[in-house]
Amino acid sequence: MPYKLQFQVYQYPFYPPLQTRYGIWEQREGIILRLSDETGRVGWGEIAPLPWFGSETLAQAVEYCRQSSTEINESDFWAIPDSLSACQFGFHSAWEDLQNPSPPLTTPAFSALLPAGEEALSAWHSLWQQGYRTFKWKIGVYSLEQELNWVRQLAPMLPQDAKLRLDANAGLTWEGANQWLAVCDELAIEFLEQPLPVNSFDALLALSKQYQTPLALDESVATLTQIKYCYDRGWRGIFVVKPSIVGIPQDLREFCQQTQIRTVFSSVFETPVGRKAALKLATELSDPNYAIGFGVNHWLKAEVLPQCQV
Ligand SMILES: O=C(O)CCC(=O)c1ccccc1C(=O)O
Ligand SMILES: [Mg+2]
Repeated sequence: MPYKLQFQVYQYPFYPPLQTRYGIWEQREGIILRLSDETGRVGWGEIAPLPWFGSETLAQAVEYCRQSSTEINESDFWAIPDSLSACQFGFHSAWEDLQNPSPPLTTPAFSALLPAGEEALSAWHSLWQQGYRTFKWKIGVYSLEQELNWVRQLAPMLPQDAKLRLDANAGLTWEGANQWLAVCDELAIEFLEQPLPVNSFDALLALSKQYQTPLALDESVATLTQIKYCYDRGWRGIFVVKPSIVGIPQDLREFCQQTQIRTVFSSVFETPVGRKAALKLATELSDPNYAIGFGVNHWLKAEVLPQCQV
């Protein structure tokens, strides 16, 4: 039975703009998909590319949607190339939603994304009051000296049962990573995400064996193809999974079940459409010992989110 495809490109601003090692990110752009079948069932999906992480660009995703026929079949969902991993996720999640639209029952706890730099020293407090117990702070944004100084203030001021994880977004040198990890061990940091660039796999593996603080790969494992590559080369630390760019959800389920990898699921600032699909997968597959990185809604204003009406 064929499905009817409709899609709409969206964009919305962050409030405030988001600062990471890659610079300032002002707005999110993506595509909302709507599938329907002849019996009247409807499924929603979202393509939320993250090109600097290695997914396709928005333009490539739009091109793929445009050249798709408005009548598509199940076999088309499986034929989306691995180079379009955000499209794979968007189409498959729309198709899964059409077949079974129920939301996840109980989602794991969320980690709240703090602002980079000194602002984190005050920003955690209202997030704590909102109920967050795990916080993530971006590093590699300011100088090493400044950031080490701030983290030595931040970690001890958090309540006893709070956890703090750090994300370097591939921005440290070998020496910098060693300096950071020595401090992470001292401060009992929950884990350090992607200290070194994607092309430094051997160095990342070596680092992961030298310190108590666990390491998580993120940029290195943006897609399922990359997850498999790093697993085959011996990575047994944490894999950050960003469902929206990982590829086909069913393939990820099968890989996780076969290998029992340790995963921490993470948002890419999807709209509620992509978020629902990502949370469903996170509820099924994320390691229960770690909060998932979906505490990001304080960076968005509900009023500007796109309405799901294609
Ligand atoms: O995972 C989280 O805790 C929050 C989301 C996050 O940090 C993120 C969001 C968009 C793009 C990249 C990243 C990242 O983990 O590097
Ligand atoms: Mg990260």
